[in-house]
This record gives sequence, C-alpha cells and structure tokens, in this order.
Amino acid sequence: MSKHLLITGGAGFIGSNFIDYILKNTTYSITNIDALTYAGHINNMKTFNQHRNYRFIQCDISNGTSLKQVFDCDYEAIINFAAESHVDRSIENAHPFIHTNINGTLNLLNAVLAGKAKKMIQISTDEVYGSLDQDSLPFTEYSQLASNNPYSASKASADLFVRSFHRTYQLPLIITRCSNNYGPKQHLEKFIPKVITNALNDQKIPLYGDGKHVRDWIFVDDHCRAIHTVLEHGDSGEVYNIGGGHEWTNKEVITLILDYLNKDYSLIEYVKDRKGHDRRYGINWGKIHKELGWKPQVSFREGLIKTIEWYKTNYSQ
Ligand SMILES: NC(=O)c1ccc[n+]([C@@H]2O[C@H](COP(=O)([O-])OP(=O)(O)OC[C@H]3O[C@@H](n4cnc5c(N)ncnc54)[C@H](O)[C@@H]3O)[C@@H](O)[C@H]2O)c1
Ligand SMILES: Cc1cn([C@H]2C[C@H](O)[C@@H](COP(=O)(O)OP(=O)(O)O[C@H]3O[C@H](CO)[C@@H](O)[C@H](O)[C@H]3O)O2)c(=O)[nH]c1=O
Repeated sequence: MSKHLLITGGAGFIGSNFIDYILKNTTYSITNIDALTYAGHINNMKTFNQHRNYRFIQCDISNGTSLKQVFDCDYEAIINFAAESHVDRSIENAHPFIHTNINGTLNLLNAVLAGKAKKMIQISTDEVYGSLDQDSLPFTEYSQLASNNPYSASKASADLFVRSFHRTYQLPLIITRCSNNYGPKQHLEKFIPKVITNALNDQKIPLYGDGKHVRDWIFVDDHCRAIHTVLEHGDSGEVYNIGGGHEWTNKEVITLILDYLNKDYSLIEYVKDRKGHDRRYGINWGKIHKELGWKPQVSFREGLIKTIEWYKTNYSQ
C-alpha cells in the first residue's frame, strides 16, 4: 500500500498544481479535501480526478464535525493549502479569513494531536513578514512577523498556532513561507491572471497606486517541488522560506505581458491604491537551498510565457 497524503484546498491554484506534481512524480495516494468556495473549481481537478491513487471529499476544514469523516485511514502527512487567500477580500471582510485560516488550521492541528496524521506542513506566506523598504535585505526565517493586512494577520496567527503545537506537544510540524506564485489555474482575481485575461480581451488593466510595488515571483511548479522537498527532508519545527528570486514592480510585470501579447500600454489604468498596500516582498531562500538542496529552476520569462499560453487556451473569449 502506498503512503497517503491529506491535501487541503486541492481545488485551488497551488493545491491542484501540487496534486498534479505528486501524482506524476511519486507513488503517494492522495485524499483532497476542499470546501469548493468561490476560489476552488472542479475544473482545476480535471487532470487528476480519475487517477487511481486519488479521491476527493468536499469538506470545510473549519467545521470540526465534517472534518471527522476524512480521517478513515492513516495519513503520512497533512499538507494544508486551504485558505482564504485574497488580500483585497480580507480588507472588505476579515471574518472568513478567521474561520478558515485560523480555526481551520487549529482543527487540523488537533487532528495531528489526536494521532490522525504523522506530521503536518502548513503552507504559509512571505506576507507574514510585512513590507520591505527598497534597500532592505530580503526576508529570512528570522525576520519578525509584522502583518499589515487581515489576510496576512490570519496566516501569521495560524503560523503561531503551528509553532505553539510543536512547542507544547512536540508535534512534527513544519511551516513553509513562499513568495508570490504564478502559473496555470490561478484565480482571475489575482494580479497576473487578471493582467493576462484583461489584455487578451482588450479590457483596462487596473494598476494600484503608482505601480512601483515589488513582488518576488515564483513559478508554481518550483513551489510544488519545494514543498515535496520539505515533505521528504524537512526538519520538524522548522520554517522554510521559498522564493523565486525574481523581484519585479507591478508596472514591469504588466509591460512584459503586454509586450508578449503585442498589446498597447494604453490598456493600463492607474487606480486608487490598496489600503495598507505592502511596498515590497523579497525572500531569502538560502536556508532551504543550503539544508535541503532546493532552488528555483524556472526563469520568469519562461514561466510567464507558459502561464500566458495556458490562459490563452483556457480563458480568452
Ligand atoms: N498564491 C500565492 O501566491 C501564495 C503564496 C504563498 C502562500 N500561499 C498560500 O498557499 C495556499 C494556497 O493558495 P492559493 O493561491 O492556491 O489559494 P486559492 O484561493 O487559489 O485556493 C484555496 C483553496 O482552499 C479552498 N478553501 C477555502 N476555504 C476552505 C475551507 N474552509 N475548507 C476547505 N477548503 C477551503 C478553496 O475552495 C480553494 O480551493 C494558501 O494557504 C495561501 O495562503 C499562496
Ligand atoms: C489584483 C490586483 C493587484 N494589484 C497589485 C497588488 C500587489 O502589489 C500585486 C499582486 O497582487 P495580488 O495578486 O492580489 O497578490 P498579493 O497581494 O501580493 O498576495 C499574493 O501573494 C501572497 C504571497 O506574497 C499570497 O500569500 C497571497 O495569497 C497572494 O494573493 O499587484 C494591482 O495593481 N491590480 C490588481 O488588480
């Protein structure tokens, strides 16, 4: 019998790419649980729905009673992708972020405490470190937690619960903190998919504030490979930063996409800035490289072309 992983949020962007990756590259069996919120889509699961080592259970991780049904076998690990993930939505209403990102994570930690899984990896974010100045060094695992928006506050809170369960109960728990992902299957509300699909449809592209905010972009396959590395070789109680090493301003990203699609820059529309908008994220991924041998492999240009071509095939009108 192959070892079994419990993946949460596998109908979303990164979770569904991770399931693809694991089923293609390992012999693990997978149970995927997802509440199928607005962000989760059955189409994202099309590529593996019929795989013999895979099953899907619709389940809300913040509902402890519903969660019980999924613990009908021994899990090697829980990998928790499930989350409310969009910053703009968290600024409008933080409650769903508390339900899923904090209560949901706590339910999963209690399941590990009850012996339902051997370990858990919490998929966190570089946003918990707050914002960098232009001249600051990228975030390390020792940077202080300094969340600036409700999404990030909920993820930092979950991270602290994970840390506390490791310290209090000596549970084998690991946290990964990754920078901005891009690639196939990302929801259209996120920046890169929105830029690509608006450009393809000759619609205006909203650029927040002065457009000089910086993100450290990583192709989703590189992130999936990093999580797999942590699953196999990561040390209990550790935090691993994961980054792409590609820092670009939002304006630069838009122009790269418009150039590739041969579209006019007049599509760019400067709009009101996001409240509390973090100026810059940048990740130092030296620890995972030095200790576990991982590094990003996909150049920004290569990843962006793959992503644009995927949206051209799947979304243009
Ligand atoms: N996208 C990024 O750039 C990025 C970077 C670093 C970390 N992360 C983290 O990675 C994880 C996945 O992010 P994503 O971009 O794929 O998000 P996403 O919004 O695309 O997917 C989230 C998935 O979780 C599911 N979900 C939401 N609430 C749930 C609940 N209560 N119970 C069960 N399922 C629920 C949704 O239906 C959806 O399928 C998140 O934890 C996010 O914080 C994302
Ligand atoms: C949606 C949108 C965004 N933006 C800007 C805001 C940000 O500076 C940048 C990227 O925005 P978003 O795609 O919302 O991503 P961001 O806020 O950085 O957060 C992402 O990256 C985080 C990791 O850094 C993840 O934890 C989050 O789940 C993920 O959503 O683009 C625009 O200028 N216009 C837009 O329409």
